[in-house]
Amino acid sequence: MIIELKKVVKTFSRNQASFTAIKGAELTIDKGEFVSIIGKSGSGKSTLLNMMTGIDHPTSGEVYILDTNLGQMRRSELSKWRGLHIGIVFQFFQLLPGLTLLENVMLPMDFCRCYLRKERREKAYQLLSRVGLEMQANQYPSEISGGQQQRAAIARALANNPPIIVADEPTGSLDEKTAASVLGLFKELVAEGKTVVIVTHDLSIASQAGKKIRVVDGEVKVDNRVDRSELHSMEERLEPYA
Ligand SMILES: Nc1ncnc2c1ncn2[C@@H]1O[C@H](COP(=O)(O)OP(=O)(O)OP(=O)(O)O)[C@@H](O)[C@H]1O
Repeated sequence: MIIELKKVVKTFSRNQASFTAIKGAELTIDKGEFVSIIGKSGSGKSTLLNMMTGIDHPTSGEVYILDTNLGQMRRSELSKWRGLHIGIVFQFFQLLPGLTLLENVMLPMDFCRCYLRKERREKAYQLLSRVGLEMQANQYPSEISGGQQQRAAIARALANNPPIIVADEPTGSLDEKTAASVLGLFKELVAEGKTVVIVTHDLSIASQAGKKIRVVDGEVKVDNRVDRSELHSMEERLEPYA
């Protein structure tokens, strides 16, 4: 098991009232699993992801990643630990506009200092070429398409070779064809043994995950009952992009 949540509760204060966004989540994810998280807007998906990455702490309960209890780490320790163990991909890529793609991919390596300085550039090139962007390495994010930016963001998430990749709506701002190619990249990573967790509104993407998690009003349920018929028609739709 690579990720474990035990009785995780997250409560926010709102206008002097409290609101429980995650209600006692119990969850285990194994190494090499491809996991999707679905749920309506406001159901608690991003909050759950933030608990799973240590970006935010639960109000109560425990989160273990690779046998490390995140609640026992100091914030400063945690951000370095996260940089080494979890690669994060966002809907709107969040590449730094003033840096080239190569420099963007080098950033997490610079932050964690896990490779020698001279190795970082070479590794960043390798990662960009892995996602098909070697020719764009010296371009700026504004000079390339959304799909290319997301590929660069995935290369950046892979910079420190983390065992876990977490993505919040990674295809939400991409067209269907580009989304399918980004999904293909995630599948390759799973085939290589990485654990990939994706929050998505897209049922066709969710249905392809080995473990499907549904969040309903803060209740977290493992839900592998995507109908076969539903799945079949989705596969048909995706076939042209396979
Ligand atoms: N920092 C916060 N303070 C107060 N309430 C919050 C905070 N963060 C999230 N919430 C509330 O918790 C609930 C869950 O939010 P969350 O962003 O996790 O939902 P979501 O399922 O990711 O939604 P979406 O699909 O729209 O991104 C929402 O009602 C939201 O308003």
